[in-house]
Amino acid sequence: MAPTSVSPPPLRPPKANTQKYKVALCQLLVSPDKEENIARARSRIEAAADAGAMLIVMPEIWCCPYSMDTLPSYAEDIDGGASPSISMLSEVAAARKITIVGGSIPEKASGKVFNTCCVIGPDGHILAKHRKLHLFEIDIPGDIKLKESDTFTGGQEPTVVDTDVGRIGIGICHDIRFPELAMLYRSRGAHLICYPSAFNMSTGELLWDLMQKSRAVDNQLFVATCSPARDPNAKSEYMIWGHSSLIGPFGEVLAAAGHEEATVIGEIDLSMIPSTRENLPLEMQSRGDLYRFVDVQRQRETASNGARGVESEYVLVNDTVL
Ligand SMILES: NC(=O)CC(=O)C(=O)O
Repeated sequence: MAPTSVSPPPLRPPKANTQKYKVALCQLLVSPDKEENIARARSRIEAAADAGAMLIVMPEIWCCPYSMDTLPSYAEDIDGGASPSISMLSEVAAARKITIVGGSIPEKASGKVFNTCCVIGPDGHILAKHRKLHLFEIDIPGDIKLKESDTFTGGQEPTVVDTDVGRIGIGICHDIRFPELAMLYRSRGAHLICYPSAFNMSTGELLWDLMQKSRAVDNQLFVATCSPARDPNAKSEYMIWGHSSLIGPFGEVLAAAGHEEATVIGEIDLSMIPSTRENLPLEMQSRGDLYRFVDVQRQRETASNGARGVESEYVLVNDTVL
């Protein structure tokens, strides 16, 4: 029986229904008018589906401006079925038979506001809901100051979801700064991590490319980011960086936008994951005798299910529990 004091071993990515497909990153220009944003998003998604995209990724906070003062007034009750933004995504996903990683919108629930991403399948149903785990906080005197926790409550669960286009891990923007979350998704067999984001001018230039490539290369999987477009005329002090991108498992840039409104389409070929891992066998070389990654949630589940009951689900690496 696997000891419960260590993490269950990593899962191999499962076989996806589709091995090669187009993914569209819809870098939307966002205005204070929610109806306008929803209509704009709909037509961008429809155009991307017409161009052959099977997966659409939307930006962080696309139904209203990313402004802490006004965000709560745009919040929608997703579980209560009062969410025009998510209803639109469900309608389009079902009409076009596509998968949508729905960026994020302010969600109201239990008297709180969350920064929430819904993943929607080709039948229009919500497959998963991710609430931003790490809330962004920055204070660079004379430059930028922002504290998301004054507005949002943080989520409690990492999100990995099986879709028609593979197993996807979800993070929202600042979540990308925590390599442990990406490692956890890799160890749960994700092919792709999607980070709907809204980086700003101060952090964007220095860190945006670096972090998405790092998450992809460290974990040898695909990373997709999608940001709102920069609006040079916006009254907000928070200027969006843009540059939505698709990164491959070797850190290669497969598609990238500039800062203006655009839909960029890239191709994901899932066979690149095993080939990269064969070419550069990091997992085999990992020194589990010196350091250890612990997925607390899976460890707890393993303990409560009884390790033997779930063991068959795990693929042992070199017959050892790492
Ligand atoms: N919205 C964010 O979480 C912003 C962020 O992380 C940044 O660096 O900018």
